[in-house]
Amino acid sequence: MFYYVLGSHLKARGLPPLRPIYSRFSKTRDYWNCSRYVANWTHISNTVNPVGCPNNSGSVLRIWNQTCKAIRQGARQQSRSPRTRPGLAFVAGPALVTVAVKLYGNVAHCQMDFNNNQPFLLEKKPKQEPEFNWTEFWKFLRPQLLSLLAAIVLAFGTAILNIQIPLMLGDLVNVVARFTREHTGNYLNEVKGPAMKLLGLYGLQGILTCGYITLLSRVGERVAADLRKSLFIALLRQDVAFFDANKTGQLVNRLTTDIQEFKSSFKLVISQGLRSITQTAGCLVSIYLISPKLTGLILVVLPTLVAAGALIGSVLRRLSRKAQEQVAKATGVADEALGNVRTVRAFAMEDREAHLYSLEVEKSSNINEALGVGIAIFQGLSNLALNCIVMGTIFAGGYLVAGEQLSAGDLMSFLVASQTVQRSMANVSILFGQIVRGTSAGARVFEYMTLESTIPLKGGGTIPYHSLIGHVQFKDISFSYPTRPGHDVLKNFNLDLPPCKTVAIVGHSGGGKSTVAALLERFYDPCCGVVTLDGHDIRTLDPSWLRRNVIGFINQEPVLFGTSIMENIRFGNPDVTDDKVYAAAKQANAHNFICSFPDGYKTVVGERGVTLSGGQKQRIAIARALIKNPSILILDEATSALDAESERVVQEALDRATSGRTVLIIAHRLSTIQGADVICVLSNGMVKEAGTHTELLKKGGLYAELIRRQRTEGQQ
Ligand SMILES: Nc1ncnc2c1ncn2[C@@H]1O[C@H](COP(=O)(O)OP(=O)(O)OP(=O)(O)O)[C@@H](O)[C@H]1O
Repeated sequence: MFYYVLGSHLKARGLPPLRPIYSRFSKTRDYWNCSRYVANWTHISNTVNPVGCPNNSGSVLRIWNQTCKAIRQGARQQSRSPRTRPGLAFVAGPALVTVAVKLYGNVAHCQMDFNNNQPFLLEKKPKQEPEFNWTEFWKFLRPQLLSLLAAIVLAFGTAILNIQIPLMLGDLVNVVARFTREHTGNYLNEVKGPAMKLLGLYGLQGILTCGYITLLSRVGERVAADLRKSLFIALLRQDVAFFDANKTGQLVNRLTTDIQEFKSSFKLVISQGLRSITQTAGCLVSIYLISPKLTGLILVVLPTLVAAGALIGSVLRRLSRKAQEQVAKATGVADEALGNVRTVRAFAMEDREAHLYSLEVEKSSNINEALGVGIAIFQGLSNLALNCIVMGTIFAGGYLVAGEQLSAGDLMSFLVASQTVQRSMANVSILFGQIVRGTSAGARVFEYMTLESTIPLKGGGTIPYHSLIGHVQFKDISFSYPTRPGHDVLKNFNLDLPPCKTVAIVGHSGGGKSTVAALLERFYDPCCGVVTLDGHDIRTLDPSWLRRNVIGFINQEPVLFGTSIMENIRFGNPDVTDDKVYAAAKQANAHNFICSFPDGYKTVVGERGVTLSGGQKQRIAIARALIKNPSILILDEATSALDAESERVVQEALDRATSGRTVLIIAHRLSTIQGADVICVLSNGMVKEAGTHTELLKKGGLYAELIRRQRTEGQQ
């Protein structure tokens, strides 16, 4: 097939047909090039990635062009000595490696920029890449050290065998050659000994290959799974300010693509690096001593091998797709948790989310391990098959080389040894690029793992339930967001939330109302001043306890998780019974509409609750907040996104939910807060007015102005 395709290509380019060139090479004993191309093509089939590695297409094109170029040269320079060519390979090899490293380095650099979403061609000063953290890497590698060492020993053994095999082949061919020269004795009996030795060597090589790839795959998968879990936990631990500054997609990318890239590079560097360097050094020594002949027969068997490879490859590709789907599933869980980090934080559910993610990662790790075993078997078998081809060539070639002056054994040894050198050198060049890509991906992974949050998730005091009153005070608070340091949102802000009273904050949009709620939730700490709960600075209290047990938070656009209604309500308190869930749903005016669904509480709400109406989502969010029986309830514009009917139903639920609790209402629509015990008007980051609705109206200040404006807007 190769012969046919190459012939057509030469014809199309107006070059002489292949057969005369080949025969001229043969006549002049200058078919080193031809055998080299055959070896290259054999190498491609040998290194075909069963799951479709893009590098292979590059290799095919490269070797195709090399083949055509060299055949053209061969046609012009038939008289060149075959023994000068390996010398050229010595000179060209390192140069090619250098070029390859540069090219791969550039490719990796472009990819890094792309991952950072930076316009890398226009960017004058690209963002500094983080350094690779070897200490952190060692922490993950240490538990897998035994498997890794075993893999290294097996890979080393494979490399040693690869150096031995050409020499053993030479011995075998010498027996063949002697028989063809002398025609004495029984041919089969004589070749049996060395052939069996060689077969044993091939078998051992196959087993070692299978062994080290399986072990490396296990090490890679386990390190990658541990990295994913740790990075995810590290990300969930970060301050809310960290998520203000980083895009969720980029964070998820570190969990998926970067770890994948790092894992692949790690496996490749260990397996191929060790093997290639050992083989190159060993085979380079012997390659000068021998010369090649008789390789055309390989082409007869090659199509069958390619067909078998394609068959196994398709099975492995299916497995690979499954593995990718599972990785995407795990990414989906991570994406949702990180995208909804405020909700997770408000309910102190970091541990549960980490657990859910761990389960998905475990599944993906198992599929990938199975894929690794499949690839290992594939590579072991293909190695065995290719080596058998070489053996077959020697048997047939024995008859053909009889009578020639050149030792047939040396010829065969050179063929295999040169093939090994080429393969190893090609691998080394690929390897350098892989190291660049792998370490930069690893550096991005470790960067966030070592990042400490300023507000810890857990730790600090708690107030016993029976003595918790729910008295909140904001004292002389000044605050600006970490992402906008110069912009003061609150200045000398003071506010008192008496126990079991409802305090409403009103004011212009962007005045800092939601910021007050964020400070109470301890999403951020104030720059100056202090927030107290029953006289305790909340910075001394356990943030997890505060969010999980004390504060219930309902905002304008409640975010639900893509599971059942039951699980969504239980997010507020995973330990409660079903009856408590029903009671909370009834209190939130949600029970009736939930029961009207065919699946009732088992109804899956879709991603972020997309299958529910705004009012329904809001009532489930109220039930979710109520189920933890919070002492303090924050309602951040909880009804502002609803129509009149939904607002009435939700308001009814809220009125019920707020009784007996300290309530902070952040409101746009002033009609909803007229019954509040205290209304504060926030302007320029300070409380400008405070009092009841009637008192503030009488005063005729900012509040009266807001009411007047809203009435006018309502009439228009
Ligand atoms: N995460 C953030 N990072 C930086 N700045 C922020 C952040 N959140 C809000 N801001 C800014 O802080 C200021 C106050 O925002 P806040 O959301 O507290 O206002 P608000 O009174 O609740 O507004 P609205 O009534 O429109 O919801 C605004 O200028 C806003 O742009």
